[in-house]
Amino acid sequence: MEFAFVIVGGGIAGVTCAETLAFLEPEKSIVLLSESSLIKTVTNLHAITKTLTDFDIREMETEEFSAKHTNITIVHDVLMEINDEEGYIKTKENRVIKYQCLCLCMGAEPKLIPQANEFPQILGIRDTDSVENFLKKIKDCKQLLIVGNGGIASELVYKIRNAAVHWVIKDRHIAATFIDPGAAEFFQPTLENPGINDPPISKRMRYREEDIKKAGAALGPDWYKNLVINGANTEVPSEVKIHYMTEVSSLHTLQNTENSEFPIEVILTNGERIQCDLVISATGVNPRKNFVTKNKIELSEDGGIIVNEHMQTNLRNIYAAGDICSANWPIAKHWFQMKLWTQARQMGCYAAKCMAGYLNNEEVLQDFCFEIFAHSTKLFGYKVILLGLFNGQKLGTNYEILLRMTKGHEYVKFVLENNRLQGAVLIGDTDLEEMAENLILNQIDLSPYGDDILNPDIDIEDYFD
Ligand SMILES: Cc1cc2nc3c(=O)[nH]c(=O)nc-3n(C[C@H](O)[C@H](O)[C@H](O)COP(=O)(O)OP(=O)(O)OC[C@H]3O[C@@H](n4cnc5c(N)ncnc54)[C@H](O)[C@@H]3O)c2cc1C
Ligand SMILES: NC(=O)C1=CN([C@@H]2O[C@H](COP(=O)(O)OP(=O)(O)OC[C@H]3O[C@@H](n4cnc5c(N)ncnc54)[C@H](OP(=O)(O)O)[C@@H]3O)[C@@H](O)[C@H]2O)C=CC1
Repeated sequence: MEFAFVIVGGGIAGVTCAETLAFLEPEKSIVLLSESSLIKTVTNLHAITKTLTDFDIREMETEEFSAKHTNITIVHDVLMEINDEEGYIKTKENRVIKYQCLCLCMGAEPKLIPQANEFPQILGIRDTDSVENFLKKIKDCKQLLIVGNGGIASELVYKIRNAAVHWVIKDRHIAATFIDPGAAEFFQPTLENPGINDPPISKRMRYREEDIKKAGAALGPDWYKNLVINGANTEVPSEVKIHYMTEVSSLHTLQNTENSEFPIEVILTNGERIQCDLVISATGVNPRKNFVTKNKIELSEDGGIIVNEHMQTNLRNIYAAGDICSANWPIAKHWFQMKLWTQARQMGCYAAKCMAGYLNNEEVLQDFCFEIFAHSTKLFGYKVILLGLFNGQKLGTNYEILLRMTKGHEYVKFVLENNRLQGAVLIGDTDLEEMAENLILNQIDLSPYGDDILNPDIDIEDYFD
């Protein structure tokens, strides 16, 4: 078998790459090698601003996807080996597939705390399989521990009911991957009254048994929205105790003789001991490295495959996109990489353009989306928009902050350097995203406007008309 383009991975990066190629190169042959029988596609794509989008994820059956894209052949198999000198891959089922261009989109896997090797009570969450496992285990759980202070932990502490939750974080404030201490304080009341901002659950998410076994791609935005995540302690509707500035030091199993109703005890670095049924390790991801190459593929310090400004790896005609790769080009001031849906989609799409450009000998300019970091999400039931250097990343200590906050309603933070906007955190329905994005991209001197920039009684956009 020989194809113009071979894309490995049925997650958002791989599928977007294949779909973009199918559009750009309708005459060329494309293979999408996917472990899973479900294909993750983006639907209801909505441009909020020039660089901010939101979208839903739909899991499509192979037949439906193939009917839509007739020049994409889907192969359900697993990549094992790449011969980058002769331009072919070998799969688990001994297929040999020749390529002109290959794009690696195999994503990442949960980076669990080290004790996970010994204790089956420690779980990570990545795909539908892992969620089903978690839902099964939490049903009998009265007390659990969540380690980590990023996206998954923030979602879970807000969602879990009927179990006492101990949230163990390294930092002085919650959700530190995304927000600053001020925003954390804004969110704090939602933990005392979780779910107040949520619409009622309309249905429980369901997967067919045979699909679950083959899933593998990361879950997407709102994965938990329609899930009921209930433990076994009906006396505790919802209870979150936060353990600040500490980590898991060790774990041990409890014997029946120790007169405990819990199977394990966790000891924290601050000396506290917590007995529980389950530990969720929401402690980030490691890029996948489950294949071999003839020549050495260059990896970054965090294990990601290094790609240049054309999404090319160091190996000839091999590209990479999404969670598996590490951007290694002269990065624009207001952009940085985070392992997110948004960036997986953007990279998949851009890698497709680069590969098509390469085969057609056409120059491809870097996509505009890499000019500014832009992420739209939901945290603790609130709409959250993060733009540019929203936490003062890269700015050292040389920046100012302008804040506007109405408890329970909105939190707006502007990060300025030399009176020019570098980043913004917009929580709630602020309607400021377009203005903030323009101000970051244009780098207008804001000193003439002073604090009016965030004065809610002044329509700041009039200034710029
Ligand atoms: C619980 C959870 C919630 C999240 N929520 C959000 C959110 O709200 N917003 C957001 O922006 N991001 C979110 N993310 C992050 C986002 O899901 C990921 O950044 C994104 O899905 C990465 O896409 P990907 O295509 O690079 O990788 P993946 O989705 O991991 O897909 C990789 C695919 O490659 C396949 N594969 C792996 N190895 C091989 C092989 N050797 N051969 C063949 N196939 C292989 C896998 O089975 C998988 O299908 C969340 C992640 C998780 C886990
Ligand atoms: N709404 C959204 O956009 C969401 C995005 N996601 C994405 O999904 C992926 C997985 O999510 P998640 O696992 O939450 O990863 P994140 O990278 O978001 O967060 C990981 C957290 O765990 C901490 N951590 C790392 N190692 C340890 C350790 N040994 N002990 C204690 N804490 C530790 C990190 O701290 P430090 O940074 O200091 O190392 C960080 O606070 C991420 O790419 C995330 O961005 C997930 C859910 C929602």
